[in-house]
Amino acid sequence: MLITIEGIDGSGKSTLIKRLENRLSDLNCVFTREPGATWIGKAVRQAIAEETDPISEALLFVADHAMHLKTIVWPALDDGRIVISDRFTDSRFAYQQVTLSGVIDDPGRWLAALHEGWSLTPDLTFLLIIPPARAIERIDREGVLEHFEREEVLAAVQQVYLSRARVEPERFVLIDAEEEMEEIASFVAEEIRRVCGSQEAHRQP
Ligand SMILES: Nc1ncnc2c1ncn2[C@@H]1O[C@H](COP(=O)(O)OP(=O)(O)OP(=O)(O)O)[C@@H](O)[C@H]1O
Ligand SMILES: Cc1cn([C@H]2C[C@H](O)[C@@H](COP(=O)(O)O)O2)c(=O)[nH]c1=O
Repeated sequence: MLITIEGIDGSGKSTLIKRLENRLSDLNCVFTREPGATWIGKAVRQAIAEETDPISEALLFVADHAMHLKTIVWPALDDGRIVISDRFTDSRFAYQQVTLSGVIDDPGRWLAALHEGWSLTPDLTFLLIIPPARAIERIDREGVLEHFEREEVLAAVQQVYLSRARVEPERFVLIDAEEEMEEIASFVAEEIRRVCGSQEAHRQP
């Protein structure tokens, strides 16, 4: 089973993942992230820092995704493990839809074509929703802002996330990211146990 945690910068994804690592330790989940820790992930970070060309930046995110699938996600799923990823393909659709707008025609169609035939859709996606100004306040406390981390950019990105969630309501669970983190983590952990439990039950003869 593949579970993803999505949301704009500063919405609390990494904090939530850390809590889930403790709360779900008995499930032997594989916790992972995009952009990842591979050399492509490092190139992605450089592309973000230099902010030179949104097309090459988008292609690097896709390359990082391919490497992530091959080295971590597919092997873990093949072993029957639960994979929980901090960001996945929805991040590409949300952020690159915004950064490529006005750069190429129909970024959504271009991104869909780039993923066609080899990528996979998560079984379940938790989407953390937060007012962009609040997210910027949280990030600001931590130091230098990346080029995505501007209120108008994050507002546009969050709108794309929400429109994706409207199209696939059975996959997305929307979370109010301004709630206490303990409450968010309890709810998400319970949902994961419920969904994984019901999958196990289906598998039994
Ligand atoms: N529910 C919450 N209530 C209050 N503060 C929070 C909450 N969730 C996260 N924070 C704080 O907000 C800041 C950003 O959180 P975090 O790094 O987890 O966000 P993120 O979504 O992973 O960001 P990025 O995508 O930029 O890596 C951190 O200082 C964290 O402690
Ligand atoms: C996977 C992915 C990420 N991004 C953006 C979103 C963030 O601003 C940065 C780095 O991610 P992190 O969670 O802060 O480590 O990259 C993107 O634009 N497209 C993607 O596919």
